Amino acid sequence: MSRIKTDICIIGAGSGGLSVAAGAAQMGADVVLLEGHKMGGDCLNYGCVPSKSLIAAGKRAHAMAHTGDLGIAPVDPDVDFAAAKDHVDRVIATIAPVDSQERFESLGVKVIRAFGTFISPTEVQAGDTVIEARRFVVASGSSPLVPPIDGIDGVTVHTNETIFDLRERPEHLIIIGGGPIGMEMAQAHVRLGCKVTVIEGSTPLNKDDPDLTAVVLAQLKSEGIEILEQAEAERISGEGDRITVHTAKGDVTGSHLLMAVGRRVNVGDLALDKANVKWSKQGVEVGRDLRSVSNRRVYAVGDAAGGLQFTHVAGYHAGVVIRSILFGLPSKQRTDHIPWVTYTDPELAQVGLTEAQARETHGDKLEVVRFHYDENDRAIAEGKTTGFIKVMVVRGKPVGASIVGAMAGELIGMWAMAIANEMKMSAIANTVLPYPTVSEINKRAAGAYFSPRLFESSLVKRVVGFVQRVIP
Ligand SMILES: Cc1cc2nc3c(=O)[nH]c(=O)nc-3n(C[C@H](O)[C@H](O)[C@H](O)COP(=O)(O)OP(=O)(O)OC[C@H]3O[C@@H](n4cnc5c(N)ncnc54)[C@H](O)[C@@H]3O)c2cc1C
Ligand SMILES: NC(=O)c1ccc[n+]([C@@H]2O[C@H](COP(=O)([O-])OP(=O)(O)OC[C@H]3O[C@@H](n4cnc5c(N)ncnc54)[C@H](O)[C@@H]3O)[C@@H](O)[C@H]2O)c1
Repeated sequence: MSRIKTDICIIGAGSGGLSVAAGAAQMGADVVLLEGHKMGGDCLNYGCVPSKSLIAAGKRAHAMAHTGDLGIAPVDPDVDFAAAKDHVDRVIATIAPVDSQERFESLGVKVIRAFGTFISPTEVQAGDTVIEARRFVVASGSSPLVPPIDGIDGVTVHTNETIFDLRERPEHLIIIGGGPIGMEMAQAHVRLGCKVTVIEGSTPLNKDDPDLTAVVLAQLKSEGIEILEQAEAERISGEGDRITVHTAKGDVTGSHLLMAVGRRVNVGDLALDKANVKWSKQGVEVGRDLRSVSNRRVYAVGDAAGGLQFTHVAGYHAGVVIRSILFGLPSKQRTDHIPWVTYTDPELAQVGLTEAQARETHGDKLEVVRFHYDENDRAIAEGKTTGFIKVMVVRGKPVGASIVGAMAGELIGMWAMAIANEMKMSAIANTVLPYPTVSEINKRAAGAYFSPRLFESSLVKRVVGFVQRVIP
């Protein structure tokens, strides 16, 4: 058994762990990074990157068949499902060097390719090495949750860890779970020529505003995706390529099954009790400073920290803990300014409070302004007029924004900046944006906030009338 003493030991080389390692090592800390599986974690290998690559293939196929009224004849795309998967693999391979062991070693990080477990409050063992560190960062992420549904052991169940390896096109893909994974994968697969049924136990995409998800769901259904709502998967039967999922709303038989019912946080195998670190199924118990409530040497970032499960959140957490560990400065996470995007077509984007949350929090002080894509000149030119933005405003400041439509994920950035920096609606309204761009939707939404104040105000009219009379 060898021993290493270090400043920081990071457990997990996914989005969160890699961001902490890169930042800390480049600022002079001694860093040991443990990874028991693939460098890059879920996002690179089984999550964001492959899903967005497959979505891109589906989007291209859909565009060929749906050329709209632009004067181009639609064609029936000849989809080579295995070749679409080659595209997915190439994208992963192109990005992988950024997350690689070699790159991190070149930054001065000691990378150990083994699973780590705590053996005391100050030590972790990984393979035959014991690492004693001043600070630990648990960045062990999450894994697909596969619930013990009756009959599940009798059939092949795909998760996000296996679905991207499937090279033959599923004839009929059944997806259990209508969250972001389920809906993104449903649309990618239907566009690549599969029949798709989504079985959702409550309401699909239920973390977003229902006014907006209705637009996405209408599009998904129009593309042929069958969505069973309030239909919990109660039993599974079948064998080979005939799998039946039994629900109170009826049975669905298909050729392949994808489980997308949420995540299980990877905390159970870390022996956290030996380090006096409190944890639950949701993750390591941390305060807003992302430090364990029971062992101040231990921090948690990303999915392991038990909050929002996004790559950009893991990256944000890394900044919070680096500030604390490296500089000893007080550092706390916020969650009110975190955006997220579901990459369906149309995209669904959110930052801050939804309308319902804002109404509950701010009551009568809330004003909601809207603007529709079909009034945006660029969207009209592109034939992408489906969608709208809602901005929740309290005392002149945005507290939330919800967007459904083309490039919603790009548009939400401006509102994320405004909320993060407590900017006023006037900051958006005063910004001159290039014409014609879809981003003008943001400015027009801000304009919608000021229009009634300017155009429907008798005071403004009286002032203008007075000025016109007195100034020669
Ligand atoms: C299909 C899918 C699509 C997604 N799409 C998006 C998206 O578009 N945008 C977005 O923001 N988020 C997306 N996410 C979520 C995103 O992937 C996660 O939030 C993100 O990967 C979390 O990063 P992490 O560092 O916390 O954990 P992970 O990326 O899961 O990394 C944890 C790493 O720790 C390792 N590990 C675990 N235990 C140990 C141990 N004991 N010792 C050593 N190593 C260990 C694991 O092997 C893994 O490599 C998606 C997720 C999925 C499943
Ligand atoms: N674009 C993105 O940023 C993106 C994409 C994919 C995933 N993610 C992240 O990954 C997380 C996990 O995604 P997810 O979609 O797996 O989880 P989720 O928790 O968001 O959705 C799972 C859905 O499955 C349903 N469900 C649970 N048990 C069921 C059953 N027995 N039968 C039928 N339905 C059932 C739930 O009601 C829920 O709607 C997300 O919350 C998100 O943080 C992000």
